[in-house]
This record gives sequence, structure tokens and C-alpha cells, in this order.
Amino acid sequence: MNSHDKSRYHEVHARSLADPEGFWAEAAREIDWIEPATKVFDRSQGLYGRWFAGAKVNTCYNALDRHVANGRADQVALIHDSPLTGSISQFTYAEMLREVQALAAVMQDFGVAKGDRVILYMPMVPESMVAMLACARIGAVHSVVFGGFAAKELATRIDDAKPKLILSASCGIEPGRIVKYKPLLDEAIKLSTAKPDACIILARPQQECELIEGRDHDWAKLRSEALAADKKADCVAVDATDPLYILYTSGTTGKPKGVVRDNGGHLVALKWTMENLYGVKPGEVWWCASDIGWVVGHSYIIYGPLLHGATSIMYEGKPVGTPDAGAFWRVISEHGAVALFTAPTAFRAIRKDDPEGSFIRKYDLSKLRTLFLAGERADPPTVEWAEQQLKVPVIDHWWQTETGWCIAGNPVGLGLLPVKHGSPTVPMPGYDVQVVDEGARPLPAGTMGSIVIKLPLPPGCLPTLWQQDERCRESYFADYPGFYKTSDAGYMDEDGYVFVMGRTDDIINVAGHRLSTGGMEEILASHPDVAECAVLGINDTIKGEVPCGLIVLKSGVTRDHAEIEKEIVKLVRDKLGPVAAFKLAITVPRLPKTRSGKILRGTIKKIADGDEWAMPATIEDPTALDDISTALKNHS
Ligand SMILES: CCC(=O)SCCNC(=O)CCNC(=O)[C@H](O)C(C)(C)COP(=O)(O)OP(=O)(O)OC[C@H]1O[C@@H](n2cnc3c(N)ncnc32)[C@H](O)[C@@H]1OP(=O)(O)O
Repeated sequence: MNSHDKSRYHEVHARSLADPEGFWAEAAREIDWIEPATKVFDRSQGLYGRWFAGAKVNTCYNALDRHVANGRADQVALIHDSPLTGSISQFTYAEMLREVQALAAVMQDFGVAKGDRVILYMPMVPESMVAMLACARIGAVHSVVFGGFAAKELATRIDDAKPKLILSASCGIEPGRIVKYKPLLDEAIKLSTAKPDACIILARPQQECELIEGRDHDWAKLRSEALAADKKADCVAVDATDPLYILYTSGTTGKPKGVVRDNGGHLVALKWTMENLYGVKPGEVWWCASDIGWVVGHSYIIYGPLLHGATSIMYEGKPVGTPDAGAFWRVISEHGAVALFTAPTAFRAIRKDDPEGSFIRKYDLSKLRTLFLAGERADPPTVEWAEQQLKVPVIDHWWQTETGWCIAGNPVGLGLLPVKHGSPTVPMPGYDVQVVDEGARPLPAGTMGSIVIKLPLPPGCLPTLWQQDERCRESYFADYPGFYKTSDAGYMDEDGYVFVMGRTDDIINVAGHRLSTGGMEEILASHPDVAECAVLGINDTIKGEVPCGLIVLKSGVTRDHAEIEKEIVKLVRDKLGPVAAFKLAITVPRLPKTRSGKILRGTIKKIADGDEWAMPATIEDPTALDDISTALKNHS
């Protein structure tokens, strides 16, 4: 018998597709509902139906209160480990609940009620978890904005979400520099038209900040007053279909998409994954080394582990340089983590600094059972290196901000399937993954095409985009009627393994961060000297891909090219943020185009990556490609 035969996966997946309502109704028994669903799946609601219609629930209750009531009060809920500040702290479930009750009461004093939006522009500190759960407790909708975004990006999100309140901090901490959040927040509020009523600011000891009279309030003062007065907000019952959070993700234009997550489906799906996909038991220590600004952080630093009664590690540090390539192994051994979830880019960085894995052998990793990778395609050399060094299963899994949890993975809890390098393994329950051609016709095994998911999507996936049903329909459901378009391309093999090979749109993946090249082109085009531009992702040994901007200057511009290129790099950092890792702007005399005017991005990318390429038959001016080759060579 091989491991394939021992896994319950095939039976479970088949049952989830044959009887989705029965399958998810059974999974829903793990959740404490205030009122049960009248319909497990109501096809008449929303863009493709809604899960757990009619049910009333509270996400914070399921993450905290019920564990405190059921014997986990003194168990550690959160370990905060920050090599960047040299501190480690812990919160039991009871302590976390007390913090959340108090902050939720403070938010209510500011008039925040069910359905109101609250933006969090926060670093990786315990208060971020407190804030997210406090929103969930009172039915407010949080929207966390990643700290590596610039003021303009924050302003766009403020204008879209129209928050009543913003919670932020004086600073984030990056290796070697303090990122002052407060000036970025002030600038963003200045740029936005939807002004919040108030801001609550966490003053970190590393950075002082000025509070604006009448608008800004000191977090620590509000907290201590609320605790002294024994203020406690109760859990507010919300509909299972009410939004828990909005998380913005790059769209194909500069305007990000506000992915909505509902309460009920999210609870059921995430709770199911902790044991069945990740193989983690309540009470065990789990570590997701992402940022709370990404969906991975929402699902597996905050909600998944707490819904499951596990202990979650929140890490404010990097895989290398804080202080060395042993940082991850120190955290695992010190806190006894049974699983680590991170991005392949982190492992590429560790491998570069410690190719022999000598740091790994300095630590006791005996509790570590599994390494999970996601956020970008896990390249086989990285997976192989991790397997050899750690000697535990290394599981790539594929998901998207929109789905909120794994589309394809290897279900440890159901029984591991054989690993095939380069594949995130098989579709998870509820996901009917298919590969189709442009006419939505299914393609045979082994043939590349568009990866789509037959509707309905399982619980936990996006019901819509924030106040943009039509954009959601057009973006995801219009091109392949009856299916969700992932915008990922790839194939499935004879065994049903999924291979995700690239995007079908302009999104690139830089160190696990999803970015729109179209959005970057809008920034480049705003430079007064730029006539035309193209941004494309080129291969990078650590980050996977990095953006490269090609610019054509307006005729008559005689300024030094290098100076203009520097200005453009700064412009992207100032407008989009450091997270874009945009460091390469190259001036070219013209952009290679087809006779119909389309920029030949694919060919440019091949040249930049040093891959084989052929002259496209439709090219307007073949010499334009020589110009590109020369310009790239001069910059390398
Ligand atoms: C499955 C669905 C999904 O895909 S959800 C997304 C999953 N993705 C992830 O979890 C991201 C994984 N990547 C990482 O955690 C980081 O890239 C790791 C591997 C830790 C490396 O970090 P780092 O060396 O800082 O590189 P980077 O490319 O992330 O950063 C580029 C520049 O941005 C900065 N930055 C980063 N984070 C922040 C932040 N929170 N606040 C302010 N600035 C930030 C970095 O300092 C870096 O700046 P600089 O250019 O070096 O000056």
C-alpha cells in the first residue's frame, strides 16, 4: 500500500463535490452558532449563492470566548516574537479576551457599530491581533493595510472603505530602519476624501509621534482607562453572510480590489483546514511567518489557529539578517512549533546565506512536523533543499487572496499524498478545479490552459468585492460562465495534480507580494518626461520576480537618463511603497510592438531572463528588440 492509498483525500473530496451542502453542514458543527443556518447554501443570494444563509454567529466568540469557557483560559493564544525589538511576549486566551473586550468597548465609545469599517495600518505587534478580533467582536468590518504600502495606496483604501476609525502605530520596524507610520497616515488622510472620525495611535517606544488634537487618540491611555473602568464589549450577533473583513489586493488597474470575507463560511472553512489540511491539533503551537497585511496573515496568524484553540506565533523579523539565517530555526525550537507556513522566497534567502544548512543543526527542531509553502510557486530546487535540510514533508499549496484558504494542497490531516515537485498537489474539498481553453472547453490532462473553479466556490471564498458586485462579476465570473476565473494558467496531470505555471493577467509576484504591473505603469507614465512605458516582471533568484520598467522619453527631453531613471525608482517607492521592490528603470528608444500596437511583453521578458526567444512574426520594427537587448545588457 502506498501513501496515496492510505489517504482519505479522494473519498473526502468526492463527497464534497457530490454533496457540498451535506459536507459543509457537517464541518459547520465545529462552530458555535447563535442561530443555525436556514439554508446551508442559498443559491438565490449573491453572485453565485451564499453559504450558511440565515445563521447568526460571532467570529470573535469562536476565536476566544468559547475556548476560555472550555478550559483553554490559561493556554497561550499568542506568542509575539520580535528579534527587531529584542522582545518576546505571550498572551493566554483569557488575557487576549480581556484585551479584546476592552478595545472593542473603546471602539464602541467612538461610535463604531456593526457594519462600520475600521482600517488598521499596523505593524506586527500583538495589538494588531487585538484590533482585528475587537472589530469582529462588535460586528465592525476591518480592513488591514500592509505597512509596506505608501500613503497614496493607503488613501485609495480609505476612500474605498470609508472607515469610521483608523487604528495605527507610530512606526513599523524594518532591519536597519524605523518606518514612521504616522506621517504616512497623516498624508493618506490628507489625500483621501473620506475622512475618518478618529484615529487611535499606538505609540511604540522606538518612535515618538505627534497626535493631532481632536482626531488622534493615544491607544495606551484608552486601553488603561477602559481596563480600570472594567469596560467590556459583548459579542454582537452578525449574519453569517455579513462581512468580517475587506482585504485589498492588486487589480489589473491602479485601483485595488476590496475582497470581502464573510463570517460564517470563513469560520467553517478555516476551522476545517487546521486539522484536515495542516494536521495541527488544538493546543499545539503553529507558526505562519507572514504579515497580517496579507490574506495568509489574516487566515493563519489570526483566525485559523485561534478558531482551532491552537497557539499562534506572530513574528516581527525576517528569515535572514535578524540576526542571521538561523532566525526561523531559533523561533521553532524556542516555542516548540509543530508546523511552519512561509513563502518560498524566505527559503531562497535562507539557502543563499546558509547553503549547507549549518544553522539548522544548531537548533532542536524535533517538534517540527511539516513545512508549508505558499504565496508564489514553490520552485523544485527550493523544495528539494528544504526537504533535505529539514527532513520533514515540505508542502507547497496554492491559494489566492480571493479564496482566503487553500485551493490545491496536500492534506496532511487526511493522509499525505505523494509529493510531486512543482505541483501544489490536489484540489481541496469544495474546489472543482478544471483547466479550460479560451472557449471554456475542458482540456486533456497535461495540456496548459486557464485554471478555473466550477461554481459554487466553497465556504470562505469571496462572495463579492466591496460595494462592487459588477466589477466582481466581470473580473471573476464573466469570462467563463459557471466558473470562477483564477487568472492563473497551468495544467492538471493524469493523477489530478494541479500545476500552476503563471498568470494570465498583468499581476506579478514579488517575494510573495502580489503586484499589478499596470498599476506601476500608471505611476511611470505620470513622470513628466515619460512618453511611453512598460513594466514587466523579470526573474530574480531570491524574490522570484522583480519589476523592471522600460521607459521611452518624450522627444526633446535632453536630461541625463540616469537621473530620470533614479527619479522614476523614487516615484514608485513614494507612490506605491517599498514593497514593490522597484529598482530597475531603463530608458529605451522605443518599445517593441506588434503591427496592431500591442507591446511584446512576452518577448521582452524572455530577453531579460536570458531565455531562448524567436522574432514574433507580427513585430512592427524588429530593430526595437535589439535596442531592448542592448539596454538590458548595459544595466546588468
Ligand atoms: C496565498 C495567498 C497569498 O499569496 S498571501 C501573500 C503571501 N505572501 C507573503 O506572506 C509574503 C512573503 N514574503 C515575505 O514575508 C518577505 O518578502 C520576506 C521573505 C520576509 C523578505 O522580506 P524583505 O527582505 O523585507 O523583502 P520584501 O521584498 O518583502 O520588502 C521589500 C521592501 O519593502 C520593505 N518592507 C517590507 N515589509 C514592510 C513593512 N511591513 N513596512 C514597511 N516596509 C516594508 C522592506 O524593508 C524592503 O525595503 P527596502 O527596499 O529593502 O528598503
